[in-house]
Amino acid sequence: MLLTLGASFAEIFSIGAIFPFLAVLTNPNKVFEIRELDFIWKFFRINHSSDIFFFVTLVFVCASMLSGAMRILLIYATTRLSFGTGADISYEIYRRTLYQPYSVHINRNSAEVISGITVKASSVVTQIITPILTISSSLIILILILISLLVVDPKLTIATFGLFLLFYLFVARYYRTRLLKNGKILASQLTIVQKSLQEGLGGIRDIILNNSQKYFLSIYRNSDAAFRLYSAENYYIGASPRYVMESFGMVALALFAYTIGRSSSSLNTSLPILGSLAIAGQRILPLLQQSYQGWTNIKSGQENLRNILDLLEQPILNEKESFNDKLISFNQQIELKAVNFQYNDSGPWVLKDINIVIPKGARVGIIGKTGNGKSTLMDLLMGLLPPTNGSILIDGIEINKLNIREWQNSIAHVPQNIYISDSSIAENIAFGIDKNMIDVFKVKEAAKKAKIADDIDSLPLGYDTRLGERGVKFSGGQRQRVGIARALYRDSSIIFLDEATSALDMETEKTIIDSIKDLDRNITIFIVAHRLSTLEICNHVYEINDGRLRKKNI
Ligand SMILES: Nc1ncnc2c1ncn2[C@@H]1O[C@H](COP(=O)(O)OP(=O)(O)OP(=O)(O)O)[C@@H](O)[C@H]1O
Repeated sequence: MLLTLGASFAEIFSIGAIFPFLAVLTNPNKVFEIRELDFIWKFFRINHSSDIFFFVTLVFVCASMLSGAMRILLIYATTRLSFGTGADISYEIYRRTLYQPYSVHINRNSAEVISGITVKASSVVTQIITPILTISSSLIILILILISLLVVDPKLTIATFGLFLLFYLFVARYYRTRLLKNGKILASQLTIVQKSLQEGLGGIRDIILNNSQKYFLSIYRNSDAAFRLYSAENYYIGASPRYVMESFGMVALALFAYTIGRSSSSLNTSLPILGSLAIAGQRILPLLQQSYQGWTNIKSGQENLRNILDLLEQPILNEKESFNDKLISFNQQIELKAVNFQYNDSGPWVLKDINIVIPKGARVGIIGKTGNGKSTLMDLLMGLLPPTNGSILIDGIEINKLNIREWQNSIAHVPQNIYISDSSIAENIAFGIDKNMIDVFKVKEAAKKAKIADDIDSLPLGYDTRLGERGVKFSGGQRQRVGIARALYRDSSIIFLDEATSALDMETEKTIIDSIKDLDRNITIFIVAHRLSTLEICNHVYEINDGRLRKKNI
């Protein structure tokens, strides 16, 4: 704000300096006749008209340079502020997104959030925050210039400025609805562009095999071309009035000069006014244009802003609250009491009336046909999904929003498709831990128990080998064993293996299962498998059939 005011005054000063500058240029001696200015000439010891000329030129040069410097400073400060805010916005969206419960993630497309975090958050900066700052500084400068011009020539100022303003107001009213409509299309197309890229690159193997590049390219082209077309139209609406106004301004100036030329007043008295007006016009027009273009940006970015606000309003549990004191301690048993689950109100019941008690240290096997609810049951036990009705109790205490963090801290999960990041093997085993904080000894121990240590040792870079995006440089079975090593590294007291060994050959599966069997008897293990042989080490085996759980004797 202070900078804006400073820049505004510097601007006025530089415009104000034109008037004496042109007056001295046309009639230097006349300046000495102005009694009020005597003290200046005395202070600087100026006696001759040639000295005055030099003095006024110097003042003019200084004023112009000061004005330029202030504006550079202003633009530096406003861009730093707006882009800094953009960084805060995208971080906050990402933070809130990561803290959303699993049920929120499975019910929406990640493209929505990714486009929000990346492009839309930046658009809010360029389309909303920067324009608001620009409009406010432009308006302050504009008002101050207008005040100083009103002193020079009120009638002419009101007439020309009034015309300029009316023109912009008319254009703004005309384009308002179009800008809003285009803005809505832009926001939705952006999500589709992101989605089509994710889907295309995510399914690249099938795309190559099916030769379906053209299909994915056409989805991309349709949404991307629409996005760019509407962006271009909104940019055109914002930028084009400037050229109409510039032509108008020149015509007005020519008419004014023509009128002066025809009238009896001398050019010497009119030239300073003409010069001041020309320069002021040259400053006023860009300011009006900047304000108008800022307004068009705000209008077309309104839908983006709405999307961003929705993402920023995602509720998150107070982190302090979620890390509450020890509310759950697992020493005896896990109990599922009359648990039922459906993914959504209108969907089928995936789990029906589940009642089981699992003692600590048990090896629990779950089998069942595909699609019968095994993974869903695991997600409920891990607290990723809440039961639709019924409850899950740990030593008699129900899992709820406040104690869930504590429960999940003691869990390790090895899914069917293990997620591998494009970092070193050591980082993948000690997943989510800063590189410098990794306990290398523990990593190697975990790798040994997961029967992957020999494979890693045979690599030239050993534990520093990078695994490529989604672990492409490792086989499915090797990735799975990295996943098991990851679970063991965490020292978890409950391990969930969700078809974790299904990608392995029988022999490797057997060695891994044997090593799992040898794990500490305090560790509780859940194993979901298709093959009964995998569940040999289990002392509790359940079969899930059409959402119902039945104890099975093996
Ligand atoms: N996010 C979801 N939204 C709606 N329905 C779902 C969702 N995830 C799974 N389902 C449905 O819930 C049922 C159980 O799925 P689940 O993945 O638990 O089965 P599963 O026994 O683990 O299968 P598989 O052996 O093939 O992994 C299926 O009918 C499936 O279509």
